[in-house]
Amino acid sequence: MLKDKVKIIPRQKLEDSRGWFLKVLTGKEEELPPRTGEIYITVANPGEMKGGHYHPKAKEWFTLLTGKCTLMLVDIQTGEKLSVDIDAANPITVFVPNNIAHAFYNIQNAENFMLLAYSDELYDKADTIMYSF
Ligand SMILES: Cc1cn([C@H]2C[C@H](O)[C@@H](COP(=O)(O)OP(=O)(O)O[C@H]3O[C@H](C)C(=O)[C@H](O)[C@H]3O)O2)c(=O)[nH]c1=O
Repeated sequence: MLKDKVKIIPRQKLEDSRGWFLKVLTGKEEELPPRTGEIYITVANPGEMKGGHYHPKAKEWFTLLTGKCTLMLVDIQTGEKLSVDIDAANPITVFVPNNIAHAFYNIQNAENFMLLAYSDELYDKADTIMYSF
């Protein structure tokens, strides 16, 4: 039966005052290859920021799906800074290596932004170090 082949996996949207967060692929789905990462969507309300930290281990790839944001990047080893303005109307994927602090600011007053992310490591709270921008 087809219904026994496909899987419908319940997911949980985590909401807070900044917006919401949804894990799309946890990396623990049993059909995945042995070494995989995870996929999530994070949404920021107008004026809010997502991220604001760096990961000693995880590398991430980010694609803005809707809205606009300013991505602030700091190389925590050298202190070098970079700012990237992103508009979902002109799609790009940004690769952020480990040890690069990253913060996505929703500078718009009216619109949420929706960001899709792939992390090559499964979630580990100890791998997220807050960084003051
Ligand atoms: C990452 C993660 C988070 N959570 C919980 C913890 C919080 O209660 C809530 C939101 O997490 P966080 O504050 O880390 O969410 P964002 O600020 O949107 O950050 C996320 O998006 C930015 C752009 C990043 O760079 C982060 O790596 C990524 O965590 O989900 C979980 O339960 N499981 C998880 O795997």
